[in-house]
Amino acid sequence: MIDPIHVIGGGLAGSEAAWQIAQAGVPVILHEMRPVRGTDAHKTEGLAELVCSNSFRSDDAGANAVGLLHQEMRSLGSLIMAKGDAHQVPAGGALAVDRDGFSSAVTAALEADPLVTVERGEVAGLPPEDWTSVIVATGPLTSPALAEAILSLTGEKELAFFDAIAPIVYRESIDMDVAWFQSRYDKIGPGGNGKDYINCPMNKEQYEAFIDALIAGDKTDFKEWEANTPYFDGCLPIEVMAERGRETLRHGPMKPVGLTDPNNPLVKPHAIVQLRQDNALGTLFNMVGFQTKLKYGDQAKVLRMIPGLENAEFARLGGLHRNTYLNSPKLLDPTLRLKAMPRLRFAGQITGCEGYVESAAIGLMTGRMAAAERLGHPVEPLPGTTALGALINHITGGHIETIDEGPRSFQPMNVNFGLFPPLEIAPKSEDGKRLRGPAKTLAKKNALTDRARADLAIWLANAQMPAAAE
Ligand SMILES: Cc1cc2nc3c(=O)[nH]c(=O)nc-3n(C[C@H](O)[C@H](O)[C@H](O)COP(=O)(O)OP(=O)(O)OC[C@H]3O[C@@H](n4cnc5c(N)ncnc54)[C@H](O)[C@@H]3O)c2cc1C
Repeated sequence: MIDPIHVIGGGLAGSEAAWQIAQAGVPVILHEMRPVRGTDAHKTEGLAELVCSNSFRSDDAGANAVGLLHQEMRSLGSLIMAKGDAHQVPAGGALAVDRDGFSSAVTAALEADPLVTVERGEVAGLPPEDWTSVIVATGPLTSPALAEAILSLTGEKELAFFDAIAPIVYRESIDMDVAWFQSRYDKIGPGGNGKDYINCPMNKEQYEAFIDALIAGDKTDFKEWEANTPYFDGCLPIEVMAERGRETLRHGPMKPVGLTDPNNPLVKPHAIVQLRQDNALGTLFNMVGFQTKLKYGDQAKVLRMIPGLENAEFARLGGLHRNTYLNSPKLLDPTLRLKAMPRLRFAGQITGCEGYVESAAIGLMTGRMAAAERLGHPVEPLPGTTALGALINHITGGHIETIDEGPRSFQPMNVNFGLFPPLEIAPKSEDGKRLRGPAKTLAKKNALTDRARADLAIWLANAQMPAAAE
């Protein structure tokens, strides 16, 4: 008799993890606290409830990172994708689902599986020691008692209850004819080279127009249960800073000191926006100190007023939400085990990914890893060129920890092409010419997804764990 694996949380990640474990032939006990205890966002007792939108986003596996993730999950026998496909509603190029039909189907499939036991009730502390393999998938609204227990293992600084997200920009969309690399006062610091930041200069006129736009911009409201969101020091939204005084930003994240614009070395910029490398691949840069609650449409418009960012493409826009998530790059090993207590694995949004699909994807891989370990199979790492591998790599190590003061730098992120290793050879047109503009962008995306499919196929052919049957 194989000892069961315990999964805590029957959301997107936990449901997928439990399914994968059972498909591998390992018994699993899925602990879901609803309806015994609710959360501030869930409304039903169904497993895999979608708490807000009913969209799994783009289903384009050729040119969209989340579409590729859908495809990879399908090829690994994902329950969430199978039931999402079965309960699809019309939504153009996106995969949107009938939320009740989807959740009921996931619940029924798990309840009908002889290897799955669904236990309703809160796990209100550290799992008992005889639970030798546990997946914690309790999501952004993890119950306070369990969150406290996790905190006792991680330390206060490594488990966040809110995210304060600064926008993240694709490096290649920054105009380096305007912006330049330089660290403030050319400081080398530990691990730097004196040219670690990208700087975008503003003259007085541009700064004043930017402040006006920030103040006028449409902001998102907190939900009632988020109203106590702490604006902790070093983490104020930029529009709140702008409202406190027109010069506040110039003395804060936009201070123009210790930097020289190589295009205009004799004139000191009135203000400077800095961007800092966000991932080891160097493809993503985050806007330092630019956490914001501006609505997405206005946010992109206002940020593109910054010289050098006129054509910026955002891997993620800023936000501030109630969220429970770990400083995973520091705390988790490459197979998502807590280094301080390896019998605990983490999955879903609590690992610092973002979104229904990404949460389910991490649940899928965590379930397979836990089952492989239970069966004595090696836990094969996924190639970082796949969407699943890129996401796991980001969570477990791809993000670069920074030494700056202020909020912790690891922030939740959707899957995006910035997490993939760049292509070794730039794609060319059929007649061998260099591509430009949208044709170049599309060809790159196609080449990245082709590479991912090829690498996943090789991995699957060598994997000891089968692509689970549907
Ligand atoms: C208000 C809100 C709106 C969102 N809107 C969107 C959106 O529109 N699109 C999108 O892609 N993502 C959205 N998200 C993010 C979304 O929550 C996650 O992407 C996804 O649901 C996370 O999956 P998960 O499995 O990690 O957590 P969840 O799906 O939240 O599942 C966690 C489960 O764990 C249970 N649980 C918690 N603590 C315990 C415990 N101690 N014992 C037992 N069970 C426990 C909960 O009841 C829950 O069922 C939203 C999040 C929030 C909070």
